[in-house]
Amino acid sequence: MIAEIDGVSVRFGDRTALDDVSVRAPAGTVVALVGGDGAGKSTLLRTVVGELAPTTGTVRAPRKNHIGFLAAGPGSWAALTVRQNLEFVGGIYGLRGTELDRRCDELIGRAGLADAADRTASALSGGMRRKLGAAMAMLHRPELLVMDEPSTGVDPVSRIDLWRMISEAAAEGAAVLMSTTYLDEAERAGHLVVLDSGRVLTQGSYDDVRSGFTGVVTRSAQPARPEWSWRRGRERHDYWPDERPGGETRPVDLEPVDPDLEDIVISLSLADRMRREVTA
Ligand SMILES: Nc1ncnc2c1ncn2[C@@H]1O[C@H](COP(=O)(O)OP(=O)(O)OP(=O)(O)O)[C@@H](O)[C@H]1O
Repeated sequence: MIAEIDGVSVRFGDRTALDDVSVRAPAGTVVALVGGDGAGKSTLLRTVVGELAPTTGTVRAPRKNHIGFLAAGPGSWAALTVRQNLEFVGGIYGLRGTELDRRCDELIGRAGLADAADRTASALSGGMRRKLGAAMAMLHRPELLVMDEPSTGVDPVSRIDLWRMISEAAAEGAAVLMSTTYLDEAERAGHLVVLDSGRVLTQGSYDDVRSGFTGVVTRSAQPARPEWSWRRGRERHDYWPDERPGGETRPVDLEPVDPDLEDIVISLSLADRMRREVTA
């Protein structure tokens, strides 16, 4: 196991950002953290890389120089060119000469930045800059690659480049721990961790998460119960947990759907919030 987070809680004053979270990141696997704003994704990643200390629980991770970290934000130096950014980071990790040149060329190619290699980072689009940040984080072939929302704000085509870079880093043996708000992308990860309000609602492979999901999701033109409903394209989806709060039964004319990850994450978050409101 490359990294192990065991029973970790992180508190900022009286706010609990992580509550008894356990996650493992094995070599060769992409672990994707998903969850809404404030779920605790960044806090978990920052705890794994040692930027934050857990209030309770333990974190076991490789030493700093065997970790690559793409934090939220641009992740590169604006005044340096693409190649200079990569060469600078490579130098910090002791790469030199042809080895460094070869690795920079390889990652510039994978990131689709060959035509922009001599442009300063400040002159890149947001998506190109994110790909450069990802390339910088993985340049030294870290054992553990930690990325905070690498694809947020990146266009769909560049997201394909980014995802390829991430998959290749995992295929070369890295444990990848990343957060994402794109659930279609998260479905491709080997292991998913669904967070809400600092707690793990479910985790496992996409198949595990799907088979562990209980209750029914339905579709309709109008929400059946507004507090259990959300918009999907032109229609509304409603969640009907097995334990029915208020004892309502599902109207028979509502059509069940095969829930995808977005349905599952929203359903579990709604059920968890309702449960907490009831017990508060
Ligand atoms: N330095 C801090 N001081 C106080 N509270 C914090 C601090 N950092 C995070 N929090 C709180 O901890 C909770 C989790 O935040 P975190 O940034 O980890 O969430 P997130 O899932 O990454 O969401 P987002 O995508 O919006 O950043 C939030 O309620 C946030 O306000």
